[in-house]
Amino acid sequence: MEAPNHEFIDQMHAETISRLLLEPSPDAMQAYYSKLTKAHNYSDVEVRYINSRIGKGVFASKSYESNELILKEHMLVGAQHTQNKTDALVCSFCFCFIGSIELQIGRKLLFLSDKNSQSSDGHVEDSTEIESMTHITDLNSCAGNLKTPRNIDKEKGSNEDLSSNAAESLINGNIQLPFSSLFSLPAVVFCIGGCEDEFFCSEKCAKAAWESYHSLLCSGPKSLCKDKDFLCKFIHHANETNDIFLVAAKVISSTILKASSLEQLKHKNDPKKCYTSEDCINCLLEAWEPFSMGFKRLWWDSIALPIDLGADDEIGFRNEIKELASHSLKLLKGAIFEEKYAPLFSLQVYGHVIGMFELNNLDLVVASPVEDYFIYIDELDGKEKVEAEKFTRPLLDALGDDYNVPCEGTAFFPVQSCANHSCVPNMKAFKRDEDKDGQAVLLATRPIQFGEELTISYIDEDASWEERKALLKDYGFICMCPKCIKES
Ligand SMILES: C[S@@+](CC[C@H](N)C(=O)[O-])C[C@H]1O[C@@H](n2cnc3c(N)ncnc32)[C@H](O)[C@@H]1O
Repeated sequence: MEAPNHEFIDQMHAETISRLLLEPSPDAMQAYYSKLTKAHNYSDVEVRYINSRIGKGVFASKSYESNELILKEHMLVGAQHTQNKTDALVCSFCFCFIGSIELQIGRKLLFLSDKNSQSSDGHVEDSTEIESMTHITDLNSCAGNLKTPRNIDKEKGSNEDLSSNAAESLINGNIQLPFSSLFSLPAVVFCIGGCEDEFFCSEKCAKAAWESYHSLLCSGPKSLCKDKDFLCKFIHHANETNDIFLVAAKVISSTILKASSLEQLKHKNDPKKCYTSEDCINCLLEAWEPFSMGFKRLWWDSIALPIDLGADDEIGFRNEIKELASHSLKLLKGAIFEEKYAPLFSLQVYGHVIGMFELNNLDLVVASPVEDYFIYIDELDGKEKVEAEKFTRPLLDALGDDYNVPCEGTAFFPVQSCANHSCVPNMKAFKRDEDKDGQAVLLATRPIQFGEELTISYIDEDASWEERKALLKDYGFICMCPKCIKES
């Protein structure tokens, strides 16, 4: 059965849609964040309602020294940027680097040689022995995915010449680089559903991803999605336009899966009870709770107008953005629509979820272990260094400036997303050398007293007052911090 169009969903489910988008009451909000901060042991901060103009904010539950760690927070949902997937093979659930140093380097070299072989004059520019004639994109995969030991092996069967290639030998584990065992990474774990788009660092992460969102978004044989053709079209469209749609799809699929498991639990606990559609909506609202807390505005209303567009182009631009979201949602509906959860597939809900990311997201950055590896080799002494560099120098030369690209993506962090802006902030989001995972790290930029509001800067706080005011317009408020009051 074809999924209904957006207008029909908006009309038929107007009441549930408005309940999904209703701003939580201060009490509900307070209760949710108290539970969350307790559950994760974030006892040194408190999320509190301030007033109707500002909404909620984060406050210090203890005093902090300058540079002290305030919070290290797990994400609620996140995704690696599509274009970063060639640079970094990471666990799709926790974003740690996986495989081996050799696999990371080999994949990158294959990608570079592919780029070289596709250069405009058709000439292969890089003639080092590392060069390969293979294409990095696996066209059988939904996301145009990247080579891993499994799909390289598959190709070897059809093209024996490739086995001699150094990059592929690195990927396949046939070459071991000196001292790489000191930088061992978790082995690649494949997706439970058999897709070749997502990889994991452990069975635990693979299972957690499968149960929380991936079973509906997997393109493999065991996927629970309704129509893989639509799913592939959805993923392709997101990769071509804006990969924020992939994060929004995770929000929708995780809400469906959670609502469905809440229903099953309720049936199990009270098998004789007759369940109504209101019970089903209540499960949906309960599953939606974490996302209901995020500050939301419609994506096409809140997205900043590109600087090269004038005020006359604004309506056209916003309509185009809305159309883009509408098309993306149509494809997602084709893939995973469920009548029971139809309100989730409203364009209003989809637009607000994307708008929530636009306003609250933090960049996800995880440093590459390949950088640590090359630094280690560089810091060796004498003969050991000379011997090691015989292997590593040609690799470094071939990798060029891109040798240490981190994992990059976007993620939503429940507490960090409650931090308000100040042009004289008292904390910043900053990774220290030891922070090599996908968690958000907030550090104090000056001594902070118990009870003070914890703020970050959404913009370049060194810009002039006029520039800051213009940049903050996209966030929908006028800053009244001491610096702005003084400079205005
Ligand atoms: C990332 S959210 C911060 C948390 C938000 N206050 C809430 O209730 O969820 C960003 C939004 O908070 C509000 N906000 C942030 N800093 C503010 C400030 N200094 N003054 C007024 N509103 C602010 C704006 O509406 C902004 O778009």
